[in-house]
Amino acid sequence: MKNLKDILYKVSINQVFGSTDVAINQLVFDSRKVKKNDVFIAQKGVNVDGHLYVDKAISLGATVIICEKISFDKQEGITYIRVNDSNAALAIMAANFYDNPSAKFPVVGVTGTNGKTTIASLLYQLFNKAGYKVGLLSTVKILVDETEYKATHTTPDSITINHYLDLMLEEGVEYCFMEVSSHGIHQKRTEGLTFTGGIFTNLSHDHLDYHKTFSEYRDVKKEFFDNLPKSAFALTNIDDKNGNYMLQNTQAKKYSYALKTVADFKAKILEKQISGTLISIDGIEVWTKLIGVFNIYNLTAIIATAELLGLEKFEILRIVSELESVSGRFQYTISDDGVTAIVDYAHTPDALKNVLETINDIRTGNEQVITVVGCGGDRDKTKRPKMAHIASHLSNQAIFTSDNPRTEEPQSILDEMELGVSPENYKKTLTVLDRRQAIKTACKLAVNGDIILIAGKGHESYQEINGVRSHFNDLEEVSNCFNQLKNK
Ligand SMILES: CC(=O)N[C@H]1[C@@H](OP(=O)(O)OP(=O)(O)OC[C@H]2O[C@@H](n3ccc(=O)[nH]c3=O)[C@H](O)[C@@H]2O)O[C@H](CO)[C@@H](O)[C@@H]1O[C@H](C)C(=O)N[C@@H](C)C(=O)N[C@H](CCC(=O)O)C(=O)O
Ligand SMILES: Nc1ncnc2c1ncn2[C@@H]1O[C@H](COP(=O)(O)OP(=O)(O)OP(=O)(O)O)[C@@H](O)[C@H]1O
Ligand SMILES: N[C@H](CCC[C@H](N)C(=O)O)C(=O)O
Ligand SMILES: [Mg+2]
Repeated sequence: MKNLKDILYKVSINQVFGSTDVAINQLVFDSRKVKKNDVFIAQKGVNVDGHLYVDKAISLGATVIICEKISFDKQEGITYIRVNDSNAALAIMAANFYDNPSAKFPVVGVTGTNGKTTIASLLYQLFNKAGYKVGLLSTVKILVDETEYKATHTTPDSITINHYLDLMLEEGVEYCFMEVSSHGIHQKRTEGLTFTGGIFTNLSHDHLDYHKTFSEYRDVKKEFFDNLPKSAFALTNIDDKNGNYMLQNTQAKKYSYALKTVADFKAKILEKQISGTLISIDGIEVWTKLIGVFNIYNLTAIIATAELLGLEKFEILRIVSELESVSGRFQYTISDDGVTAIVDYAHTPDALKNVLETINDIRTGNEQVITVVGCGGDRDKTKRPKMAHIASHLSNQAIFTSDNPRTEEPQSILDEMELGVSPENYKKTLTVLDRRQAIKTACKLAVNGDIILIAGKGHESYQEINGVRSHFNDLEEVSNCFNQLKNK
């Protein structure tokens, strides 16, 4: 059992009532999960205020309460600690609770609007192929060496992060790559971690429901770099408008990567095909199975990171040519009738534009591009018309459909999307509320040579309607349609 006073190290404390010399069981921020001798951390949430559940937590056995305000009657025998910021306190206590695992092996964080999962997962693959035991914390899954765990967030809460980092150390993992989301930074989920390096991918429109303005969203991302230690490296995409800005106040050692601008790590695209891309990096030609300019940015970041972490250049480039695309990121299948279906997680205007431009770049010209796309409910509404405009403008046919409506009325999301379609593109659009039917419609419309893009859900294996998740996977659906059409 841990002692409370040991895990309070470095926590910014305002007031203490009761003893800090007490044995504690677990740290818990959800009153419903409290057990005997737990520490309950009351967080001001987005929906409710955790401070309302302090008495409930005590009734279930909590003996220590960490809170920002004491707006309730104090109970005998309970230790109350008032802090400035419960989220930050939780993050530091969680790191202390697990004996600061992030300080014991290299942990690299990837942040930016798009490309985090791709970069973190490919770094996992690369270091794995180089013979190391690796850990991954990503949107798609959590990996502790080869053992897989379910991911619920892009960046989990700080207790979960430290729990997995600790498990990684136990299993002899030598490097960990993790995604750092803007929600994660804002809610201080990554505070208290010692990063060996940070990577910035790019910044574009997303999550303006949560962060309200673009500058607030940008500055939250920047905080990650502001907090990196001197010993870390900070690697940025210097071709991105905000690439320099991100590193303005970091103490970490700065490095840049680019395809256009002069940079520490620079790549050039020599040839693009549907099966892959030929690139040149430091005068060495490398073939990669990855497709799209955006993926070459991702790859350049990966090569740079591997070098900064000390891997040998030729070894890195040899492995790069073996890397496989990440689940739900430009994954494709070709039907017996010669129709190509691409499943991609593009769920932001920028990502959708990139994917469609990539498709338009590699197509030969005569085929149709049919895009099936929707926008998530309870998420940034301002991206809806933009994504509809991009899909209709850059495809021959756009089919608007549902993508996790969550608690919203599915049709109203589609109505908001349609507002973005320009009059000249109206005739290229269709609305099919049910995603399964929308994919079927695309398959029926497509003929030999055509390309179907199914965007927004990538690897996801569910559709969430009215809070209920039912099994749904785009790649599975389109493969089924291809088979059904074949058997007709
Ligand atoms: C908007 C958001 O980020 N919400 C996160 C937040 O929840 P919340 O603020 O809504 O919590 P709340 O329901 O208001 O509750 C406040 C506090 O009271 C506690 N509580 C609540 C009820 C109760 O009975 N007892 C109790 O103690 C809760 O445990 C919590 O500590 O804190 C929770 C605990 O850490 C998170 O699970 C939750 O993520 C939700 C599920 C979520 O959907 N988050 C998404 C938006 C997210 O974080 N996404 C990013 C990726 C984005 C990207 O694509 O870049 C991610 O990193 O995954
Ligand atoms: N470097 C990039 N620049 C722009 N778009 C990208 C880039 N990398 C990937 N994409 C596009 O964005 C989609 C999401 O990619 P990925 O899952 O790697 O991003 P992410 O940052 O992890 O997203 P999330 O915020 O959901 O965790 C991909 O399917 C692809 O369409
Ligand atoms: N991490 C992102 C994923 C969005 C994926 C899309 N399919 C949706 O459900 O909106 C989010 O939670 O906003
Ligand atoms: Mg991700």
